[in-house]
Amino acid sequence: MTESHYDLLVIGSGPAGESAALNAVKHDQRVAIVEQQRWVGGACTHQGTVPSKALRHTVRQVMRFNRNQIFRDLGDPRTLTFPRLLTAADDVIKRQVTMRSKFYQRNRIEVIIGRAHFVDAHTLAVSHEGREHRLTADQIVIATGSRPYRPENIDFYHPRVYDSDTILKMSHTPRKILIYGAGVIGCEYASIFSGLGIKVELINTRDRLLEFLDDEISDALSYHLRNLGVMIRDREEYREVKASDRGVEVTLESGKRLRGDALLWCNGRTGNTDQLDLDAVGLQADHRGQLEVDEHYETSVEGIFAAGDVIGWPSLASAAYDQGRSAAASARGKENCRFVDDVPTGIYTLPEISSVGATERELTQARVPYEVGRALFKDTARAQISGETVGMLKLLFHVETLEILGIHCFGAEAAEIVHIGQAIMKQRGEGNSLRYFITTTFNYPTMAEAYRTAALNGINRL
Ligand SMILES: Cc1cc2nc3c(=O)[nH]c(=O)nc-3n(C[C@H](O)[C@H](O)[C@H](O)COP(=O)(O)OP(=O)(O)OC[C@H]3O[C@@H](n4cnc5c(N)ncnc54)[C@H](O)[C@@H]3O)c2cc1C
Ligand SMILES: NC(=O)c1ccc[n+]([C@@H]2O[C@H](COP(=O)([O-])OP(=O)(O)OC[C@H]3O[C@@H](n4cnc5c(N)ncnc54)[C@H](O)[C@@H]3O)[C@@H](O)[C@H]2O)c1
Repeated sequence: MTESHYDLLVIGSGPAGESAALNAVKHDQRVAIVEQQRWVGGACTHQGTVPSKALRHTVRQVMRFNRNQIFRDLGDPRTLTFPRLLTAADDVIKRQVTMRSKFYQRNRIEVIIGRAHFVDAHTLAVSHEGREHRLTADQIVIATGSRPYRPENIDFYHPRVYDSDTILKMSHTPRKILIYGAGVIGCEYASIFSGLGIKVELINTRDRLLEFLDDEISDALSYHLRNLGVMIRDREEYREVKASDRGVEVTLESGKRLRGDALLWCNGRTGNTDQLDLDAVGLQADHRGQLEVDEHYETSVEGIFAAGDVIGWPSLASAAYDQGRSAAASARGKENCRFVDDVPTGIYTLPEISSVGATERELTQARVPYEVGRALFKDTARAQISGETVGMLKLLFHVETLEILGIHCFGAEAAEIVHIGQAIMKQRGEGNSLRYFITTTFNYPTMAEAYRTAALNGINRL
């Protein structure tokens, strides 16, 4: 049995693992990353963020084509099959893998393919194709990510029952799809399928869609999904899922029976910790397979850190990159760590949604005196030119200090637009002020105009 020693070993090559490994190597540490899949990139590249965003982008292009009279004059409206759509994601995934593999190569980070489990707090056993070898390290970062949660009473091996991993292998185009779970994944896929012209029933276990959003934005999402033809069923729980050659039937606790050609299960994720032999180091995951860490991303075992989906909230690639970097930095000295707790929301539904800071509900509950400034995309020159007129930017600000407290946006490129305001919100003291948008000249026509309009709209209310 061979054995090699490293300063830092990282388990998992998703965003959290990649950034941990790169951070450590840039500080002259000897680093290896262990990945159980054949290719690096994690669920982020292969099953999560990247493929779903590539699918959505293509659907959006087809919708734009079909909407635009000039293109329509060139030919009939276009339709896409789901398998054809999937090829759009393949290209991006390949590029991502090539680029990420080069990061490791150039930085001399050893990529070890195999499944890692703990032997002790400084030793990992890695198994691959029936062989096992051991690696030792001063410190270890667990960045093993998450996978779809699968309740035991649903047959995920049935060819009509999918989760967000297996949907990427669906080889037919259903006429109607049932989506169970209206979290971020459910809402994003509801947009993709309805954009393709497929009938969608979206079963939501909660009172409204994406309850963590500002109410006005959540209402807008419900309205626009319904406008795309999505049937949203709020406050429903499943009792039974039956799949047969002819279709899938979901019986709800309310007694309703919903039928479709396929079911996409999108209700929750489980941390990938069950294969790690955590007992060997005295660690325990919670009932969702997640690990607890302190504000330095260290677990209860000294020298073992964790980052990304495996530690739970916010379970975003955006945060995972920063958490991984912070975990590796902490391993060299706690003072190097930045705890990631101010994460914007970027949701790639149709329309796109993005926000940062407090919602109206939160500010009201906290009795903060705030006012609202709004700008509708349809009133901006840029949106009129691009034809992307659905959307709104809403600024929440303190009535006395004019400090920006929350930014909520939906519509084309919302996830980009929100960053302009986020940069101002991050300024300290008087730097964070609504006045910035009134006293600064922006390019025209751009969506930054929406900030000026919203700021003036808000200030005029005072
Ligand atoms: C459909 C979908 C869409 C999403 N869209 C977005 C989005 O738009 N924006 C956003 O910010 N986030 C999005 N996310 C979330 C994002 O994908 C995750 O937050 C991110 O992938 C987490 O990164 P990670 O590094 O923690 O883990 P992962 O990307 O899950 O990578 C973990 C890696 O560890 C490996 N591994 C696990 N166990 C072992 C082991 N024992 N030995 C060796 N290797 C192991 C796995 O094979 C995997 O490659 C989406 C997720 C899904 C499912
Ligand atoms: N654009 C984006 O930012 C984006 C896109 C897609 C997914 N994501 C991330 O992916 C994650 C998963 O989203 P989702 O839509 O599947 O679900 P979700 O996180 O909204 O959860 C859905 C429901 O499942 C329950 N649940 C979650 N994990 C469970 C478990 N292991 N066991 C039992 N119940 C569980 C939750 O309590 C919740 O009621 C989110 O945390 C989200 O941040 C982000």
